[in-house]
Amino acid sequence: MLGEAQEPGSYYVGVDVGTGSVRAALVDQRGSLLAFADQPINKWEPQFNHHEQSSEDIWTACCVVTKKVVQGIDLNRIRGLGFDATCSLVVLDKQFRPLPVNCEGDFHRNIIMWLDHRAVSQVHRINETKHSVLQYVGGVMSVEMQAPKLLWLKENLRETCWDKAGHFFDLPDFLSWKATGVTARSLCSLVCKWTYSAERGWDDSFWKMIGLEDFVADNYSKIGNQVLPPGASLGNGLTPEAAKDLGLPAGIAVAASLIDAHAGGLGVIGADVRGHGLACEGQPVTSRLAVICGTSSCHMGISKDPIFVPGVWGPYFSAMVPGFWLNEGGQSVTGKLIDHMVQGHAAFPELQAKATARCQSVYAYLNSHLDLIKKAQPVGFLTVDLHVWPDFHGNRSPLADLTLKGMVTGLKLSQDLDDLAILYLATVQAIAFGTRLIIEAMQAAGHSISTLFLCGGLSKNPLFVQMHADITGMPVVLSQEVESVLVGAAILGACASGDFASVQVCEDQGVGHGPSPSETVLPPDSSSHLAKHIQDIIKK
Ligand SMILES: Nc1ncnc2c1ncn2[C@@H]1O[C@H](COP(=O)(O)OP(=O)(O)O)[C@@H](O)[C@H]1O
Ligand SMILES: O=C(CO)[C@H](O)[C@H](O)COP(=O)(O)O
Repeated sequence: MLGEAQEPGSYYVGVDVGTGSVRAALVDQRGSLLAFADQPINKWEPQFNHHEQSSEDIWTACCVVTKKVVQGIDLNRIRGLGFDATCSLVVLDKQFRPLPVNCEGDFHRNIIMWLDHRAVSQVHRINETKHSVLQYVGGVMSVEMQAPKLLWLKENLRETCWDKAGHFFDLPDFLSWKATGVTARSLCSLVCKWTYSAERGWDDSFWKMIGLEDFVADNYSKIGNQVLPPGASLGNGLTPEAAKDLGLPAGIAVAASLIDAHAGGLGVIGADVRGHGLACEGQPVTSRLAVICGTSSCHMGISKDPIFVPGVWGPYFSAMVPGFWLNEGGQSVTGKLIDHMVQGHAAFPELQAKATARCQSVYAYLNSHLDLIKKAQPVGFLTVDLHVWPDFHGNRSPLADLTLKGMVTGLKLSQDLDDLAILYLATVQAIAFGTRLIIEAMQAAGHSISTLFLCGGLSKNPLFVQMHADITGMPVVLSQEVESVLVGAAILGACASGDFASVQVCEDQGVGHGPSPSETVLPPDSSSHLAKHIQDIIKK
């Protein structure tokens, strides 16, 4: 719950920009979601590993969904607005107009998306510097972070983009600028993706060493020299122009934003789980791992002191929960990988037709199909001789190796619906296994995690959730509010409005605004003994 509101009857709006869609929610002071709307957004892949979006397109989608969720309500009760978004790179010129990030010169496509892997040579050279800032990204900078992408722009689009650029924003910061006209960046974005330190600020020597001394020369004005904690109120709030676009009252508080995974983490990590007999009950919040699973999966664990986990991003100070260090493990494609495997199979048209006939999603259909074909054995055992290695887009954590590729072993000539269902299961298991490897790396470095808190699109898939419980051997908590990422965004708006002093933290129970008490808890299925079976395979 959000906690004690100063003003009964207040509303907050949260806007969440994911990879595939924009969502908005109207949330009340108890943290309950009153209205929800979503809208797909465009993505372009002009070349393999180049992924682009349009900031104008995304802003338009934000306006559509926001107008929908406030329809018919008393606008005067809306007190705050918060944004979260993927950590994609937005490029604008000195007059804040979009600049193309592509060789075609298409101005519309001015965002290099987070999953874009064009800057392989650049990140390789950055890692070769062994600069000390790399200690705070797990020892190896990811090609998905901003420094290699900026270097790519300088080296490849000098005249059409780099020389004309006036502003490089992380997408969450672009949205808060668009709403307020304030160019201040969120500590969350700059610390997690741009090498900024909450304690020491920018490191001039890093930017000089990698060939981006331009930023030092102009005192970082293009990438941010005013930094605010997530939830801080920006300027004079919503500008009249943005208010008109969004259908909200001008002047309402707008918060410094969060990356989407961090908003999800904030939305779930403080859940009140009393009465479920979980190992984390009465334990420090540091015993919890938030897993935000959409197109990618992000594994957010916090600690009182910095923990250096090789191959796991961070430690980042105050980037998610104020006063705590954050480690962020991740798998770059999880939802996207499942979609890829299922949609690319020869039996997909048959699956689609059968699912449509039953008015089910393809995943609901596949889950029930697996139940039908499992016979006497637990579902998990259907994959004893079919295995997937899930690093189709490299490995983000804990191997931190972007060159890794995916693999399937145990294929046969048949391509019927049973094969598709089993391949889907093996993919889900491989992803859960990836989560387990990340947890093991975090535990080995000093984390003490006992319970998982899942949210995001994939947490709506019961098989995905159960496999995570079975394979990690840890209970999984799902909050009553499935759109927890949006609750996290609305919490930011509530903080910015001044109705809530800040994100509150209770050390033995988490953040004092977590989802309401009736959580769903999925324990590992001990009857399947899947975790033990996997252990046996590893031993062999
Ligand atoms: N009800 C559902 N059942 C199974 N999978 C789902 C469901 N809803 C969404 N997903 C999966 O979740 C992923 C997208 O999650 P989402 O959180 O919407 O992504 P993003 O934030 O990256 O836009 C997709 O791969 C999709 O297949
Ligand atoms: O790097 C990340 C967070 O730090 C995410 O992977 C990125 O923001 C994409 O999110 P999603 O999978 O929800 O689209």
